[in-house]
Amino acid sequence: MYWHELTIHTTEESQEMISNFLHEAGAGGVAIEESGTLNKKRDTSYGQWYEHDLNDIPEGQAVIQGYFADGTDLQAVETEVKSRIDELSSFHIDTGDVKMSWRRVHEDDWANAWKQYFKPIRVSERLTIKPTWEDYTPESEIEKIIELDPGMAFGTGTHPTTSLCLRTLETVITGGEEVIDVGTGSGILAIGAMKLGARHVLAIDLDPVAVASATENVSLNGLSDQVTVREGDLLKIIDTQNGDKDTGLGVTLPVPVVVANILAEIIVLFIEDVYKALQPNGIYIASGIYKNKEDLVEQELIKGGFVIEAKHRDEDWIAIVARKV
Ligand SMILES: C[S@@+](CC[C@H](N)C(=O)[O-])C[C@H]1O[C@@H](n2cnc3c(N)ncnc32)[C@H](O)[C@@H]1O
Repeated sequence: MYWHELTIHTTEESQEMISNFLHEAGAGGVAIEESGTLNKKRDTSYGQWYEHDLNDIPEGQAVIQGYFADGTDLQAVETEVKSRIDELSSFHIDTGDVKMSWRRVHEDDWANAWKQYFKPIRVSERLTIKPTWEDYTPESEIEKIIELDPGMAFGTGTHPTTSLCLRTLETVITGGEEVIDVGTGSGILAIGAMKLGARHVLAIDLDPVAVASATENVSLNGLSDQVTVREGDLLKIIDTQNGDKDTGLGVTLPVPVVVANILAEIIVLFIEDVYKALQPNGIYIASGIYKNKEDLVEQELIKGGFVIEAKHRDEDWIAIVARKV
């Protein structure tokens, strides 16, 4: 079987959004080639893999490939993706000098090819992400395994924002917390929070593909009773307006922890709702923040009634730990 590969050259900043557009345009798979800073040394201390040499891709740039089945209206896909990329500028997202090109490829070239690169990743001392098709034996008693088949949803842990967020969760979860994970993707953060000792996680995503993937991964980890996955836009599926109450979705408001690994432009849209959903002194982990949006998110969080407790970085991405006061 043949597929059509759409390659898009863009910026590191807009890679997540554009890969979402490809999914939404019907791609049967999306690959993001690693981007970063020229000559930067990468952390391989936990055996992380990197498919491409950073020096192949200019600083701040990314290459995204979407795969479309034979018979797809390629012109319609290209027009839709182009117009959505153009819209990003209204969010002040720099997409750079976008270049698009098509190539016809044999299925074997890509369908499972990426799996050979997705190996167990030791994110931290306590968390390891293990692809379901790989064998892996934990190296220590405290090491917890996140079983994952990301399929088409975002969140393999190879993206810096995901591993950064997992490491940040590790500094926040002490045991017994109820957590809301906004933009759950593959469900990786929800599963990570549970492995770290949370009591229950409500995992929300706008994208039905993500909801299906998260549901499957939650089940693979035997956590279907402890993680509730729901399709929804930000926090709109819960009523944050009134005080204490059972949401009927496994968590009771207000909760002690909310985590969101979404782009900065989206993070700032629902700070008020997160504030209402959190207990006094509750923690909001806001991640997915590219370095040039750090000040914006920080100021909006402070304006929204939070104090900044900590900031964690990985490559050019930042996770902010904010406490409700
Ligand atoms: C960068 S991915 C993060 C996935 C995963 N949590 C991780 O850390 O790897 C962002 C996710 O947010 C979801 N998303 C984007 N906008 C959203 C919204 N308004 N409401 C809920 N989810 C949203 C996307 O569908 C995507 O799955």
